[in-house]
Amino acid sequence: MDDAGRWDEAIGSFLHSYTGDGTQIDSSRVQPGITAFLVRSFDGAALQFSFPVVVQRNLPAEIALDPAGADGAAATLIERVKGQAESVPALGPLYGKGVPGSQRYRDTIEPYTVIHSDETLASHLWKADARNFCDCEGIHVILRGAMPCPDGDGRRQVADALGGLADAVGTIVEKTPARVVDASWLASLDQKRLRRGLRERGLVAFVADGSKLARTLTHHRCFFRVAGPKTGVNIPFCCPVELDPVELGLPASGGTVTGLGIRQREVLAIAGSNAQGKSTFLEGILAGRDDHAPHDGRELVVTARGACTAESTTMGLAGADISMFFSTLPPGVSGTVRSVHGMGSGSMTMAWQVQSAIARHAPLLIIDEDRAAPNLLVKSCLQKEEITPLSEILFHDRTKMGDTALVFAACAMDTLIARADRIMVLDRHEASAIDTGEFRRMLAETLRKTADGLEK
Ligand SMILES: Nc1ncnc2c1ncn2[C@@H]1O[C@H](COP(=O)(O)OP(=O)(O)OP(=O)(O)O)[C@@H](O)[C@H]1O
Repeated sequence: MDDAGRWDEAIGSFLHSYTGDGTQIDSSRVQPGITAFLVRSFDGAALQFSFPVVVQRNLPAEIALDPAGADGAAATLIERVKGQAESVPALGPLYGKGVPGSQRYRDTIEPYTVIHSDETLASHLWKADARNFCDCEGIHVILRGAMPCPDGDGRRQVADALGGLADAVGTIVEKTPARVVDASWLASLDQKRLRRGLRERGLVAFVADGSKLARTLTHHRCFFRVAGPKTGVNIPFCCPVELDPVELGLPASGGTVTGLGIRQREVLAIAGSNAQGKSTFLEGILAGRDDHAPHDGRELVVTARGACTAESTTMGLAGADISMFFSTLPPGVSGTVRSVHGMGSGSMTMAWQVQSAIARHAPLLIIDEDRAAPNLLVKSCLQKEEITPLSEILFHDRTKMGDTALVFAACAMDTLIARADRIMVLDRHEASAIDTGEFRRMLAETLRKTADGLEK
């Protein structure tokens, strides 16, 4: 029998014969080659596996809360298993223990603090999602990992290792007290309900006081939205009184929370000098589209679904409408300003992204100066008449923003900041506010002095 056939048979007989104590291989969800596999790794050093397990425990009945928060419980249970993976020998196959070069299998036990995202985030990590969830039948998880390739036949060895793993996971899940998963169940419900309630409060996002937005990126969680809390100094957010903090009731866990409410259709500037935390704040708002576990630091940041970004990039445009910013087309692209075809420049592509967001009534658009086309945001003396940058649009024709609120981070774009409705300033990662009238006066004074200096 060839290798593939031998391992197929091993996992097949294992999946159909295994009956653990309270833990069952979910053979109803096993479709050969799709939901369960046991294969030799590309370097021949390991057997990689994946198979579904149901741990029989009716958590929804024990917790007696709205089942919508069950993803919080699944997330907590998975993190508890990960937390014990390196001390419980039977959990070794989860991260390829004993396999040469096992680093590459450690993604399974990488901690993860996002409970739920509507988008496909971090699909390489083990986390609560459509395949790892809990309902009244039990806690459903997909166990995957790698084990050293046995010499010779090894079917018994494989079956013992996988059975031991399923048992060890089952034991942890069964023994976890309900009160441990209660907090994340409530946190999940709070976030879902707060997000749903934003619209009726006239808000598109809310950042609670005490939120810790800074992140530490790791090899397996290498971008902001999936990354865990920053280790070391992580200064909590506190909404300045000048920005009228709002108070919201926590719908599931009770009590109230205060923080910054970002209003529908407003333009909010996040201003400040270099490296004061502006991008981190914007990323935090974007992360509010997901639900986070307690202790993530973003568990009381909620943002309306549909919030999006616009940035400068180069891409092919096919029928893009950029007429809000461009009144004629430069050479090199074809069509009209309402339907551009060809390779878009940085500012054209960003213009199209802004307009698309407004056209689909995105509740919130986020722009970071770091990633933006400056010539789409502020006016320059060389700029042709046929271009109207965003600062001019906000000044002369705010209705063009439609229903979409705008939050942007800026340091150098003074003339854009001057057009905001509210200005929050970050200084050493702490928030304060500056009155827009005062900012405009300061800016006018600075520009006058600059002009005087140029004419001397
Ligand atoms: N609240 C915070 N507590 C601790 N560290 C923070 C906080 N916010 C941001 N940081 C850290 O400060 C550094 C700079 O943050 P960030 O890139 O957000 O600043 P910025 O104002 O956007 O910078 P630039 O003006 O250069 O674009 C990063 O290392 C970030 O992790």
